[in-house]
Amino acid sequence: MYSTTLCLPVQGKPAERILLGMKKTGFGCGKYNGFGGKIEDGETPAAAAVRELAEECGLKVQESDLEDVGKLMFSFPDKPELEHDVYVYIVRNWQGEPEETTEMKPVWFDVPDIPYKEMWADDSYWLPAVLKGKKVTGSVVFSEDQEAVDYISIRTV
Ligand SMILES: CNc1ncnc2c1ncn2[C@@H]1O[C@H](COP(=O)(O)OP(=O)(O)OP(=O)(O)O)[C@@H](O)[C@H]1O
Repeated sequence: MYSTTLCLPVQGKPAERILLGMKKTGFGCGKYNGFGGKIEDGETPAAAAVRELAEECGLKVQESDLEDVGKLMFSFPDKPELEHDVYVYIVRNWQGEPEETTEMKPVWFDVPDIPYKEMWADDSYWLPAVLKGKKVTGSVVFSEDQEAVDYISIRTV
């Protein structure tokens, strides 16, 4: 079990546009997602979120720019080593311009055009609520192909 962060840069409140990245390597390769990754030993979730956002798309934020919008747990009964949780943040203020990196190609989407079919299957269950200003907590169990959602429980606050 490991912990990760996921940062979602948005414009507008409620959100009108979102920056997603096409992941080019590793877990989730070929999918659009927010920016984030594993929290390192001794690192806080907020520090990891700031670091990963800069590493993956070049946007610089302060920890005070992170809006905590929830926590989710992902489990994969057929691959227990993939089990992880994710601290999800929205950011509305940053410095710099999105740039393509070896890990991610950033693309802006209008919220009605978010490409859910090219994203993790859980995203369509909770991202719309987050973009409307809600906080989410919950857990997702993936099927044996690690792609489809077998069970999902999301609570919005
Ligand atoms: C299963 N359903 C999922 N739905 C939505 N988002 C998911 C996710 N599963 C993982 N994520 C996110 O994907 C990012 C990369 O994670 P991950 O590849 O593990 O991290 P990191 O970049 O450090 O490692 P690699 O160098 O690629 O191995 C990280 O933000 C993580 O929260």
